[in-house]
Amino acid sequence: MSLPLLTSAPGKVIIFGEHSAVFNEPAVAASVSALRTYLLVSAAQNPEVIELDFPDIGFDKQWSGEALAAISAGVQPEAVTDSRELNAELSNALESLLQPLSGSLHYQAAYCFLYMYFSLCGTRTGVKFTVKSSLPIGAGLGSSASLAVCLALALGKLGGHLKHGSEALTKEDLGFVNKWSFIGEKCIHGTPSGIDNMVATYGSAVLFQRLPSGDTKSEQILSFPQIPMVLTNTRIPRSTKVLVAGVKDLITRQPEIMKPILESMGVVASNGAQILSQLTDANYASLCELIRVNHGLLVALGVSHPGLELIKSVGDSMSIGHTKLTGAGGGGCALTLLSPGVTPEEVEKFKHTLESEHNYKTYTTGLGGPGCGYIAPEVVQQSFSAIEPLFRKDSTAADLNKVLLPGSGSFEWVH
Ligand SMILES: Nc1ncnc2c1ncn2[C@@H]1O[C@H](COP(=O)(O)OP(=O)(O)OP(=O)(O)O)[C@@H](O)[C@H]1O
Ligand SMILES: C[C@@](O)(CCO)CC(=O)[O-]
Ligand SMILES: [Mg+2]
Repeated sequence: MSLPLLTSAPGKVIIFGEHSAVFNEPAVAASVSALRTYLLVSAAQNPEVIELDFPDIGFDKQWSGEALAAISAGVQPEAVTDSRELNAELSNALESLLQPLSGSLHYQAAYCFLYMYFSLCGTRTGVKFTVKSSLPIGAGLGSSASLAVCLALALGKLGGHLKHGSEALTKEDLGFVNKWSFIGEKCIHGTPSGIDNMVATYGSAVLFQRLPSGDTKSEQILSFPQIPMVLTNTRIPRSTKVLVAGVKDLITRQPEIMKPILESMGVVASNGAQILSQLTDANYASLCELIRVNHGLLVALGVSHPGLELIKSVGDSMSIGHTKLTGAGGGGCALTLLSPGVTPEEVEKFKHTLESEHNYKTYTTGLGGPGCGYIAPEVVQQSFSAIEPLFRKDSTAADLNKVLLPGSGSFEWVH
């Protein structure tokens, strides 16, 4: 596969069922059309290394061909072809490269990259991977899954597992990306349900369920409505891995209490999906009620945060709508479903209060829209001098979207 390559995938909003999704309950999520991750794969200046340049998290790292070869010498090639569970042999072998990064955001990103790189491309050198995202990182909007999906698509092409040309992605291609991005998510947070990478792969909106067998069941919600909402980022950092582990621990300590809560969350998600597929003025109040109940159940799981409760409290006291944390919680983002009849001025006042008094950031983005995609290699080649500066540290989300956003940017994306 010749370079350069450019891939992209969206973030997501979980409407119902975060955390309970990990325990095989149904959940509903939609992609966020204007918040995406972009991956540029280009020739490295030094042909003897692979290089990661992840300016969003201040991470720039090179590994030599010898370091890669030493890892692969200890791992059986067939060990990495099982793409449902992480292979302990490969994970252990990678530890020598990852250990210096332990305890930082860099560790998770590097683990995800290296695991997928060894599995799909072996020890090839001379390649540089640069990632920029218009999503907030580690804030509940699926930044990790969108990164894993960008990598799965690019590495699938680079390693010769997916076609090299500029044909539309087939059902099989998307299945490959979904499967390998799930593995990438495993590196980042241990026991993902798979909902985030599924939405980042396929886009649109889904009713998703992980089954006890490890398979997943999903149904696209084709007529997903543009529900009026405000998305707010508290900017409080948190880690999905830590939060998911905390919930597991709570369930182990209090199974009789927590299991019914998870089941209840599953019913909220199934009923919510039904309402969303036929949303009317008449059933909108029920949707709002389910949002409120889902948040309450997440509070019981211990994954809210005073900073998230503040959004709910401001929204409730202004009678703006119904607020629920979204994603793993513990900080990060909440969504507020607006009440009928709320005026644009009232919404502005709500956003202004959160931004100016609490230094939060609010987002406006449509829901649904395309999943992963790539720009035809010859187009990336021709426009490389215009594209490459967008991947530098100082380029903003607005710069990225202006040029690269599928549908409205300067390039045609293949999906
Ligand atoms: N643009 C990026 N550049 C580099 N690393 C990234 C990027 N986006 C995500 N990551 C990796 O993903 C990690 C964040 O993943 P995490 O699952 O904790 O949060 P999230 O995916 O944003 O939220 P949630 O899982 O709740 O939706 C970061 O620590 C980093 O390792
Ligand atoms: C917390 C969680 O349910 C959603 C994170 O966006 C984890 C997962 O489903 O993988
Ligand atoms: Mg994540």
